[in-house]
Amino acid sequence: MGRAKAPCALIVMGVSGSGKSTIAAALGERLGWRFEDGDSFHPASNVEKMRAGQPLTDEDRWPWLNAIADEIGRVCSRGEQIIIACSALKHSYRNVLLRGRDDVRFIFLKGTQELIADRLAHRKGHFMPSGLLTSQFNTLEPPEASEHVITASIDESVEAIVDGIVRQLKIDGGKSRAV
Ligand SMILES: Nc1ncnc2c1ncn2[C@@H]1O[C@H](COP(=O)(O)OP(=O)(O)O)[C@@H](O)[C@H]1O
Ligand SMILES: O=C(O)[C@H](O)[C@@H](O)[C@H](O)[C@H](O)COP(=O)(O)O
Repeated sequence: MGRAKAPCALIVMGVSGSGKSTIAAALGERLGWRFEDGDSFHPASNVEKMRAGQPLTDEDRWPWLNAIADEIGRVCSRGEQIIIACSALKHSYRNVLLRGRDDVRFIFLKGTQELIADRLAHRKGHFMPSGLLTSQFNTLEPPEASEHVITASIDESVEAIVDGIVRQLKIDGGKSRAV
């Protein structure tokens, strides 16, 4: 089943360490779309909280999600495209990001806690402590089919994951044919 409109924004979602930034950046390169990391929309207080090992609450997350939704609105109204990496863990968070738009699509990066913990143990230079991974999984509400999500398994190479996503999006060189 297709959506009414070609997407102007793709949101690559999943728990910390699932590969959002890596896949979203590679997908941006492939499609020629601008990539933005959702982490850069967090207020400093959120980053400090996570750095200190505390999970964010819904109240911490609303302003962050709204700032990302504002950016999507700006980009789409200019007729441009964007790929954003954003955990978007709960259904209610995804609704805030969407604001009822039908030209935004989610790409869910799905993997086991074991694999992601292993990747986080090797990730360097990031504020997010791997100890928050259990809380991320506890908070995660995997998207349902009705959310028109593309789901990608993360136990493949970055290139293979991006290939699979592009095939499902039916986007070629930044031009969307049908979704
Ligand atoms: N498909 C993959 N195969 C191997 N390593 C990966 C893959 N995707 C991401 N990684 C690595 O896993 C770690 C977490 O990825 P990252 O993009 O930072 O995740 P997130 O943005 O979701 O927190 C990084 O060190 C990254 O290089
Ligand atoms: O909602 C949250 O709890 C955070 O946004 C979190 O999900 C996000 O993942 C962090 O910003 C860490 O950044 P990484 O996802 O890049 O590890």
